[in-house]
Amino acid sequence: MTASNELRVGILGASGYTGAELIRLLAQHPSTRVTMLTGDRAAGKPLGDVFPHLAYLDLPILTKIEDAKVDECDLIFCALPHGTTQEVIAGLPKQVKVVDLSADFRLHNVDTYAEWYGHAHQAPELQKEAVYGITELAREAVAKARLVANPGCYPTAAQLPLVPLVEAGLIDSDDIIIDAKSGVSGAGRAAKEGSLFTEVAEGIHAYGVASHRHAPEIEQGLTAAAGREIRVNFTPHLMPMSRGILSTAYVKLEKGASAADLRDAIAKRYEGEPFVRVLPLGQVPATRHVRGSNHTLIGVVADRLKGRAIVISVIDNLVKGASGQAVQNMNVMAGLPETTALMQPPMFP
Ligand SMILES: NC(=O)C1=CN([C@@H]2O[C@H](COP(=O)(O)OP(=O)(O)OC[C@H]3O[C@@H](n4cnc5c(N)ncnc54)[C@H](OP(=O)(O)O)[C@@H]3O)[C@@H](O)[C@H]2O)C=CC1
Ligand SMILES: CC(=O)N[C@@H](CCC(=O)OP(=O)(O)O)C(=O)O
Repeated sequence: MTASNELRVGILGASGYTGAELIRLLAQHPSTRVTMLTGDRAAGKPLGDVFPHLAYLDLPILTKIEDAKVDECDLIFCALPHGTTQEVIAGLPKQVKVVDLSADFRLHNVDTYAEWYGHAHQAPELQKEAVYGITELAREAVAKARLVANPGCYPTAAQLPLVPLVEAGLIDSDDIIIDAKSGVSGAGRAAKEGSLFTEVAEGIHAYGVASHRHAPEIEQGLTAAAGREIRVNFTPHLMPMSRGILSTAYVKLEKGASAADLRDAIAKRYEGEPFVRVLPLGQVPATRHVRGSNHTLIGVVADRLKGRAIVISVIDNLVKGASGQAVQNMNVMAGLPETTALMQPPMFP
């Protein structure tokens, strides 16, 4: 913090979608000042040239990472593509706190990382100190962390309802099916054939079937909650919408448990949490109920099939699924009120 008690914040990868969303949120933060922004193709430009909706803000010019004044920051958000981040973070000054939005520090086991990401981990020593930060589930560790691995969007949506159920032993942990849908901004702003309007509009398709890298991330969290190895069936789908994730988990109830017990266990786990709300039994949430906000909405429905339940959760992939949770983690790391700059209500319709 500076003498004026402002947290000096830098953003690596500010010219991407999560970077823009960080700046939108930080614009309302009374205790931070953005002092450093980087881009790659956009280096040398004012951010307003890349994102006209942010042009009214007084912000530093985008630079290349090698020219970034990293030692003038108290905390850095790293919003770079996964695979590019480990060496960059390893090279940052040790006194700077880091929230990494990429997948580079999320998997505790570096062999699992290598298996799913196709290359050896470039900073295995640093991996040991990284804290996996679903804030509601790791608040104390996040508060003490220097490096927080901000969770993926699908893993946030899936784990928030499932961790309390696995912890409480209310569902059969060997029979979890997660069917999830995402808006296209989840793929980032860089041009890709699969993100073209003509490839996405007026249709829906599954991708990464039986092979998506978020499966091991979800399994890591559920395994820790269960205290034994958990495997899940996880299938993501791309939706013709810009933002939002809807995750539907099909679960088998343990003997004696009801859908109402599941609903109550999740509600109890998140009692008093400002960003997680559980709907009355039988009500279902929609992505439009959380759009633009840091909220998670969870609904539980008793299945028509005896002994089964359906658990639906929604988040905005760019907010609770990325930049909102990153700011929430920053607030906790800096000892600031956790909800600062994050209380904007969802945009509806
Ligand atoms: N989008 C989402 O919903 C979520 C994303 N994430 C993760 O957050 C990170 C950022 O995602 P997102 O903002 O969507 O991605 P974008 O593709 O929109 O942005 C990537 C940013 O990184 C910069 N960049 C790209 N390549 C390099 C490079 N080789 N060296 C330096 N800078 C580079 C880009 O600069 P420029 O554009 O100027 O070339 C841009 O600023 C990713 O790791 C992503 O997986 C996590 C959760 C959700
Ligand atoms: C729609 C879409 O493409 N989504 C991305 C996930 C975005 C995200 O949360 O994740 P990472 O930080 O792990 O990249 C994907 O499926 O790879």
